[in-house]
Amino acid sequence: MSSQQYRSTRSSSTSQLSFEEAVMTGLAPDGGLFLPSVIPQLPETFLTEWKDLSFQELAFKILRLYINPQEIDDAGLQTLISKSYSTFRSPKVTPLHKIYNDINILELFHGPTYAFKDVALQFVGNLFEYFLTRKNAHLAADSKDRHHITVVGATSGDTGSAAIYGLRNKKDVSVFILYPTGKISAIQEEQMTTVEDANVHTLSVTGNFDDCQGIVKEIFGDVEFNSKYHVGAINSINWARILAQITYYFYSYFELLRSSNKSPEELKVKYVVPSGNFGDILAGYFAKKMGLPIAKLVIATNENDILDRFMKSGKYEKESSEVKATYSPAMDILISSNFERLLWYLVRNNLGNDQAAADLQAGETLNNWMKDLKAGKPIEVDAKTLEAARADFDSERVSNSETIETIKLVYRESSQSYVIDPHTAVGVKATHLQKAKDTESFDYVSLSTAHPAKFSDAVSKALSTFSGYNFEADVLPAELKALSTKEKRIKLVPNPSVKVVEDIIVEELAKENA
Ligand SMILES: Cc1ncc(COP(=O)(O)O)c(C=O)c1O
Ligand SMILES: N[C@@H](CCOP(=O)(O)O)C(=O)O
Repeated sequence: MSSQQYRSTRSSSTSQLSFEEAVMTGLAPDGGLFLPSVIPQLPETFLTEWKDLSFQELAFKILRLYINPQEIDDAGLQTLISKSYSTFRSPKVTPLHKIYNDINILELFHGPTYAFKDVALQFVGNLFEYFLTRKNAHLAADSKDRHHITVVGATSGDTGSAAIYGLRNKKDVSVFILYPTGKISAIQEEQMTTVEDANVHTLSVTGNFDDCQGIVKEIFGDVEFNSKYHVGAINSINWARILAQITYYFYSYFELLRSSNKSPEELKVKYVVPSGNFGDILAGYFAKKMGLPIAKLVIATNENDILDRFMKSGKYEKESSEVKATYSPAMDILISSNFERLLWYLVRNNLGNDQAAADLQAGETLNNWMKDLKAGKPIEVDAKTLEAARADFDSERVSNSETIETIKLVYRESSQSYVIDPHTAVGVKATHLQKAKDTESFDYVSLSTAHPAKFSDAVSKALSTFSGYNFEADVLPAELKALSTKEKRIKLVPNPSVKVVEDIIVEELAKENA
């Protein structure tokens, strides 16, 4: 069964959108996130027929279930996939690396910007280009009527550079990335601000990531601005981001199945995911709900632990208005955007068998909840809903000191002095915490979301006292090292507001077109 139509989490109307509409619109006009109301199910034979497929072949099988062939035909989809993953440094795209007998690191950082975001954003960049090329096919290259999109995104460091590398120099696209001044690593800032393409604009905004994300969401909600400048999303509010990430859950499952010599009945896998905006782990939820036999998805949070608190109490609320600065800054988030998508499924699945009526009711509930949350009130789910969440998820909270200790531990204990970044360390520590609680044995896949070179401060804090450790020689890739010599283009936004950012966008677009 496949579902190739999309609706908003906050909609109480029956209308649905095509894949192209959902991707190009980004955020629904009602402020909700697009999702397929029915999650497609895997063919019964998938365990035998898919187990030896390459990453690209698996991506095709999975994406095909969510994208109507009338929107993108097989040849078009195959080209998009092969182009998107040809930029990766590993032929496996997302290889597994065993650090202990039962703990495997899923290396997601072999793309152009050394972060897991590349897996989705290389694809999203090519997808935008595909749709725009088709829309503008009948127009001359300099026609004023060409459809153009203005991508506006927020980043705590990694999404920004991955989006820029996915979209740089693409025709009919301009990209504006907001990041919190002083709250991203030096390399992340260099990656974003040294790109010379005229369609790329980086705004360094006073505030934190949630402030940047808030401004971006409000720009989407500004109907007049949006209809004039066609705002597009590269954050994980864009459905295509989640979709493209589903593949690595399948690919790693099959790699583990092959290497473990276990049968599918014997292999019990837990995926542990360092989480912030809840996009990465949500892709795992889709994989599980499609039918991939994942035993549990474990949410690993740092000290910004709204998700861990929800799993323990059923209450989703900000603990304070201040985000804590941690060694894993890409996860320094107070509110996780994509959690709204999970809540929608949890609510909807509790509403009985009349699917259409349940869709409408879930939209209404989510709309009310999100209004409450915006007004500072918590969301509190009932026992049945919490039980449904716990059937698929568990969670662990990892402190700053545990993060540093885990980088040390893995370096000391792994065979090749394996260096992990602080976000990955949150995942590995959470894996150990899970393992200590588990009463039966599992295989664990701990997602490695960034290359350690991107977070040199935390990595060097952990490892600088080890004899033989040399960051520049052993960790820092030459490509990233070279960035420090390049000129940076930064636009400071000291007093940010929706109006200030929109004015900058209009001004910069005028310069691009001059
Ligand atoms: C390095 C890194 N790890 C983990 C995360 C958290 O992922 P998600 O926001 O999808 O939960 C992010 C940011 O999104 C990140 O950049
Ligand atoms: N950690 C992210 C924050 C943005 O999250 P996204 O997945 O919704 O784009 C980052 O690195 O920017």
